[in-house]
Amino acid sequence: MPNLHGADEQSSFLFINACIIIAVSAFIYRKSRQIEAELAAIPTIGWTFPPLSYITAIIYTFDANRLIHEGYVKYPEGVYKIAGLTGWNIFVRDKRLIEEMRMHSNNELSLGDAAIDLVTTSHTFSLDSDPLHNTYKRELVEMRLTRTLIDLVPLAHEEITQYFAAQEPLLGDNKEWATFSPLDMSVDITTLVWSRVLGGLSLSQNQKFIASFRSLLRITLSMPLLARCLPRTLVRLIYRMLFRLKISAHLKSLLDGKDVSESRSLPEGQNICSWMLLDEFKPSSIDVLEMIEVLALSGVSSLTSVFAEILHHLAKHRNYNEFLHEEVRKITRMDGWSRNAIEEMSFVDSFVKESMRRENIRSASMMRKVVKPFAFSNGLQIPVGTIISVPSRSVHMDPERYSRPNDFEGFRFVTYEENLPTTSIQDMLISTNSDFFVWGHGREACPGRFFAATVLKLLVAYIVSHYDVQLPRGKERSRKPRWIEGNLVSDFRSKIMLRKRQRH
Ligand code: HEM
Repeated sequence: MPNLHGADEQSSFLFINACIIIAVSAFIYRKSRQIEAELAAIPTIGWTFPPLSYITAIIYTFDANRLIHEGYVKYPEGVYKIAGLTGWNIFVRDKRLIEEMRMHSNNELSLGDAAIDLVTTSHTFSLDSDPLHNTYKRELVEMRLTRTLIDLVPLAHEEITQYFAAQEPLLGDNKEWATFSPLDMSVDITTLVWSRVLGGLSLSQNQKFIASFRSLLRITLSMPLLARCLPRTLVRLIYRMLFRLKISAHLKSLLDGKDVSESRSLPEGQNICSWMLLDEFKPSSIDVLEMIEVLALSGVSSLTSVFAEILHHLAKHRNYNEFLHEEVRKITRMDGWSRNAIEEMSFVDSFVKESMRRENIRSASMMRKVVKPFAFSNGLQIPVGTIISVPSRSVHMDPERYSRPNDFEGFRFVTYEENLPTTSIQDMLISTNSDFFVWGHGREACPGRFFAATVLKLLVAYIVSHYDVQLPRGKERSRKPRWIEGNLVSDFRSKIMLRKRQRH
């Protein structure tokens, strides 16, 4: 006899599930219509209403630059929106409105909350938006790391020297060119420099840690792709597990405080782990680990992809190398490889800044989630939960802000005073303003930019002093970067060539 009782149970189970699905869909539909109604005053690029807006969202995933730029050109005076897979992306291009965004506090427009939503933007990817952690993280990077740069530059120089010493079999004393992946080179060098800054010599010489961190950095750089294939929460979870598995074991002796007290009085003691462990704030080992994890994600991955892009520019625009070499030679002869020397290098500063302007690693900057009701002074209301940002890539390519923006002009930011090259404060690599957004802008602007800019300049200065760089023959035009949701996907296949510097 058929089990009627079981069939009844099954159909009521199906009925309840169907009701839940209908209720959730109705809620999502009502909510999205409500948000659309609230955003109706903002013009749209692509389709506005579902299901067609999902087509725009899919196009946006792979071709965000084009859509964002279309809005930038079409709505020169204001704000526009584009549908994304997880909600509306609102772009603000008007300088006055950007200033208003800049002036608002983190309690109203939050970078931390935007970062949690946008896990693909690895540079701002935070694992929590706890204000205490955020303040501490900023203090650690902006104040302590920046203040110690004077000690860190020689240590970073040592790590870079050791990296290239290990490449001697390839870059021996001959005229042969050796081929490298700029991204692999960048991953290897930033891993070494960052490990030294993070935990001192013992960490940068710990081969197991170096191998683990390197592989983690590669995963982080593939994050935009991963986050597109898997749900974001899952990506975050996988990443956290991998981090704990790969990294924490190697940091054990540091976190136990053994290496810290021994080296406290040496310049070697100037490292991030020591600062945290000896801090009055007394963070637990888990706190320290979390902070290291966030910094690796929020800064080191950006540093790595930017350096790979700069290497590509050094190879592509090799006519600059001789000028750069000359500047570095003159300055280091006087000041050695010191922080002062790095600061004096105006041509190097400008070259790095132009590379970052020309080859943005992402389309938008100053991403902020509206966490309290927010209105611009022109009356435009932005609902809570919406993410707003600045279309930075388009700003950097705007002919009204930069003459011949498509051209790479390595010394664009250098001016001359009494025939000597210099850079105005506003044009310096570390400056943020409403024409230059690679570091974000305002109170939340990247706190690691002083460190990052110094390391990038040091790397360029080192390379032009020791090596000639060029693109492999026939590859000058073939590079086609891939983008996911406005984030550059790092390309491990791209190549450059180096050889020991020949006398020119
Ligand atoms: C070339 C390399 C880098 C680039 C292009 C970059 C860019 C950025 C940008 C655009 C932001 C958001 C700012 C805003 O929206 O106003 C940011 C935030 C941040 N950056 Fe960087 N950054 C770099 C390197 C670093 C480094 C090396 C560190 C650490 C040592 C670092 C630490 C941070 C932190 C802690 C935040 C705040 C993140 C948060 O609150 O969640 N950055 N960075």
